[in-house]
Amino acid sequence: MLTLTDISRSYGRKRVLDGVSATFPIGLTLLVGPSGAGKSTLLRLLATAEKPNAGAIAWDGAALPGARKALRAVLGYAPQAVDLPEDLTAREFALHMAALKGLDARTADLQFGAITERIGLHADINNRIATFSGGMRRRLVFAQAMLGAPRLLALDEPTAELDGETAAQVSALIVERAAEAVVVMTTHLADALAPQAVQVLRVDQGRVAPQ
Ligand SMILES: Nc1ncnc2c1ncn2[C@@H]1O[C@H](COP(=O)(O)OP(=O)(O)OP(=O)(O)O)[C@@H](O)[C@H]1O
Repeated sequence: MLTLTDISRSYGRKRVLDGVSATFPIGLTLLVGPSGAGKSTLLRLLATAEKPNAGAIAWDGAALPGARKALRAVLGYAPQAVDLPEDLTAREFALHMAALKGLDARTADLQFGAITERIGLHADINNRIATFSGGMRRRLVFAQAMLGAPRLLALDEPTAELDGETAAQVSALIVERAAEAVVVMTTHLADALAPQAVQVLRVDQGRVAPQ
C-alpha cells in the first residue's frame, strides 16, 4: 500500500498540489480531473521521479526517502512524455529497461514477448523505434512498465492515442495486474474502467478527493 500525507508540490510560485492525502491500496486507482490539474505531477511523485516540497510518502508503511530503493525495486512507470531511443529496436529498448530493473534478459524477453502479443505490438518488436507511431510508442512505454510484474504500477494516460480495441487490450492487462499490485493510472476516459477500480480520485485545484 502507498500512502501520501499532506503532500504539496509547487513549480515556482504555482502550487499544483496543496496538502494532498490519499491511500492507494492493491487494486486499480483512477486519477481524473481537468487538464493541468496535477494528475501527472502526482504520478511523478508516486514514481519517485520528483520529490514533494512538503509532506510524506510511505510504501508498505516505510517512509521515503528511506524506502525509495525498496519502492523503485517493485515499480513500473509509464510516463506520458518520454524521449525514446529512436535508433534502438523496441525489443532492445525493453531489454535495456529490464536490465535497469535487475531483470535477467531471458525472463525479460519472454515477458516482453507475451505482453506485446496481447497488445498488438509483437510483429513490430524488432523494428526501430524511429518507425513507430504515437500509439505504438504509447504501448511500448506501457509494455516496459509491465516488465518484472511490478507491485506498484504508475501509468500516465496509457490508453491515449489508442483505438478502442487496442485500448481494451491494454486495459485488460492493467486490470489483471491490479489483482495483486497497487496500480495508479491517470485517464480522461474513466468511465470504461471505473467499474473495475477500487477508487476513482479527482484531482482539482490542488486537492484530491473521491469522485
Ligand atoms: N516541470 C514543471 N515546471 C513548471 N510547471 C509544471 C511542471 N510540471 C507541471 N507543471 C504545471 O503544473 C500543472 C499541473 O500539470 P500536470 O501535467 O500535472 O497536469 P495534468 O492534470 O496531468 O494535466 P493533463 O491532463 O493535461 O495531462 C500545470 O499547470 C503545469 O503547467
